Amino acid sequence: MDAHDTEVMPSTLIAPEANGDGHVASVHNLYKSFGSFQVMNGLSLDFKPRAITTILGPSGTGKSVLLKHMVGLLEPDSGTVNVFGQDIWGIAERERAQLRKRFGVLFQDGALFGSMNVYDNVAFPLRKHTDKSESEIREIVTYRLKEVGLEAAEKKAPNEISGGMKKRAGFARALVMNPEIVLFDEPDSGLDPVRTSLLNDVILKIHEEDRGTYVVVTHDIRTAKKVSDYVGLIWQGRVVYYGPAEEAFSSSDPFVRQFLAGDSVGPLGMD
Ligand SMILES: Nc1ncnc2c1ncn2[C@@H]1O[C@H](COP(=O)(O)OP(=O)(O)OP(=O)(O)O)[C@@H](O)[C@H]1O
Repeated sequence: MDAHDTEVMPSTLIAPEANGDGHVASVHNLYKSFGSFQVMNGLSLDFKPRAITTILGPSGTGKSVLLKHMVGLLEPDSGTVNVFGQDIWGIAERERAQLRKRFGVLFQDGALFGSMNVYDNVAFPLRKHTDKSESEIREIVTYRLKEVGLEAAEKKAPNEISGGMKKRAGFARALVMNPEIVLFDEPDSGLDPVRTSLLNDVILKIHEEDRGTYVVVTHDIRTAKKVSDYVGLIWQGRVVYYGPAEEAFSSSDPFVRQFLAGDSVGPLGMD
């Protein structure tokens, strides 16, 4: 068990070790291709500690691929990924695995195990990665389920709960290891506007308590407007705009204006 595992509640969140430049996570000049298809094309971005950064961009532009690089699931062809002051591809896989435990990831569909009920899904990382007792695990899981409003659903199977509940269960599971960085891959996909808004409220409330570094990939402008401290716009594997949210939403930058307006005319093409 590492030091991180010994700390549980948000009030005891460990201060993230920043990179030398004060950022807890940054990617620099990232290039990645799959076969002849160049997905990352010199992408650089610094993520502000304890802030919510939203990554916007057209479909297929490399947003999920960026998240996978950050958590060390994809290795760049060139460029660097720094988290917690370490170049994650300059260390051994064993050390990378340790770093991964300091991330929480909410996948698009919640990625719940169909054979386990909600409680066991949320308890899974604690049982796998820590030597906590079942009573300690119950305390943490109950706390997190309550936080996302699912305490009454703990015995339900994933196929017995709604899409919004699955996302919230996935969020609770992403939080149980008390992560310093939480990555959200389209938390709002497949949700109606009201459920999207409710999920965003939960994200904001928990961020307010935990003060983790959150990175949210979304297509939904309302989500971006509601939760972002900073906004990055990605196109063709590069950052074409980055700035504080209040500036982004009033920006005259042609990429941002086109994306926010959903306009077919502008610098963002179909490719
Ligand atoms: N493991 C892989 N092998 C081959 N191609 C891949 C792989 N992962 C991603 N790609 C391709 O890289 C491109 C970018 O994918 P990515 O999932 O990052 O897009 P995205 O911006 O998240 O899109 P969306 O908003 O539609 O989810 C896509 O064309 C995708 O097909």
